[in-house]
Amino acid sequence: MKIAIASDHGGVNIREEIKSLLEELGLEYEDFGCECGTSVDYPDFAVPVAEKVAAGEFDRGILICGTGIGMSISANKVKGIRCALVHDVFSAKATREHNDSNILAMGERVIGPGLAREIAKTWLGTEFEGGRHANRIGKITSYEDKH
Ligand SMILES: O=C(CO)[C@H](O)[C@H](O)[C@H](O)COP(=O)(O)O
Repeated sequence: MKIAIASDHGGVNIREEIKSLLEELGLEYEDFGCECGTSVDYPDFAVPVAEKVAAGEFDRGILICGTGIGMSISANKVKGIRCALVHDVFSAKATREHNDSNILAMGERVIGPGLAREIAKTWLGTEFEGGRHANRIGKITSYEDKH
């Protein structure tokens, strides 16, 4: 599995924590920034990652900002992206099983690095269940195809 990861200036520490997790898990990843000595704008990092995941260049994406909200709003503008904003392990599992989420967003001003690591590990290790959930995702995809 190949992962695209990025953060704004509000998510640098968790981004580094998740990169060390990806290395431990032996997963290939590419870091799309930020090189944050200063304040940056989260859409400039969320959209390129989302476009790369939507294009199939990466299997999944992980985005971190202060709350995770700006990253998730931005990523979900890209067709084919199902970005889940997650701050607990239960939701990390559920959003893979039920939503087949392809991007995980988290907020460094909301949770600490230890919980972020557990969330990412769970999200990366959980498969989509398909079945009734696939029908529901089909409805999202068909809306996207019509608009
Ligand atoms: O987009 C966000 C909120 O929805 C992120 O948390 C940003 O990291 C945050 O808005 C950045 O805020 P700052 O005051 O410019 O550091």
